[in-house]
Amino acid sequence: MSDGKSLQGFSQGLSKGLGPGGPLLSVEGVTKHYGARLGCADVSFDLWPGEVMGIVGESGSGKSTLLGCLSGQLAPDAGRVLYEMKDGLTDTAALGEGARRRLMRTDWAFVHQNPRDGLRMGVSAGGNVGERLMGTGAQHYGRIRGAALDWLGRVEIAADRIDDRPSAFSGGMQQRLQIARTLVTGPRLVFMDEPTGGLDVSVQARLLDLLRGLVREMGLSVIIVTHDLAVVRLLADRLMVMQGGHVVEQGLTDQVLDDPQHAYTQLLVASVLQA
Ligand SMILES: Nc1ncnc2c1ncn2[C@@H]1O[C@H](COP(=O)(O)OP(=O)(O)OP(=O)(O)O)[C@@H](O)[C@H]1O
Repeated sequence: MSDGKSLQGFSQGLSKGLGPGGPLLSVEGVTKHYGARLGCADVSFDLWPGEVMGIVGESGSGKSTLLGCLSGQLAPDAGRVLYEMKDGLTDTAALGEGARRRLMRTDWAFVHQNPRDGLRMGVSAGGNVGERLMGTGAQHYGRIRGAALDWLGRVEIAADRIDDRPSAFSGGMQQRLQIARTLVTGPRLVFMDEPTGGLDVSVQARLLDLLRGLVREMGLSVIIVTHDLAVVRLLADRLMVMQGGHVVEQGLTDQVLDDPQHAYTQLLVASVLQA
């Protein structure tokens, strides 16, 4: 069965039919265990087009598990992740393999904490960006190279580095290249896992600035996991705070950070203020 057919039959059966104007992603009761250990429990929220949702919490609170479940890399034990497709909100778990791969190549993107997980280290910088475009059907060499050059410029990598391999780049440059590779296809939804983690503070600040500009300019919807409250303060419209696999507080970022209600959030905010 072709991707198109499997998608069509699938969404006829499963879509909620909310159509345009509704959420881009709807998460319902997502729960994941590793044997007896809880990863995340009963997480529900809607993500709206153009919205940036931050997920914060200390190490082991379940952020990566939740991000894995949302992005289709982990199968939840319970709950559903619905994504707005042609025929309405569609259960991503029921997508055929081909349709899921196509979604990951076009509409969705993932920025990994370690750029090596998102780049092909043996391929040139231009090749890394062009390759993702080719995955969406682009074939014209001149146009692909032009788009790669354009994107290198947008992430502040000099044009004369286009034929260099990422292994010759600094950590910050590698992360910017990963972002170029991720965004060149114009995704609607971007998952980010600690995108500024492991970088020097000054490099982080520059990267955050760049990310903020691109997110706003492209009107991206983003789900970003971080343990760094400064990152969500700058990027996220809304915030979810996780502890022990549970969402203990959620709301508008400024509201949550300026007037935290849950004792754990109060502790998180206080620990940053003391640092
Ligand atoms: N592959 C796995 N096998 C067993 N337990 C796991 C596995 N991955 C995560 N866990 C457990 O699930 C819980 C949530 O972990 P998770 O990695 O999602 O937290 P996190 O908030 O992303 O942490 P970090 O910030 O350190 O990445 C933890 O108790 C962790 O030990």
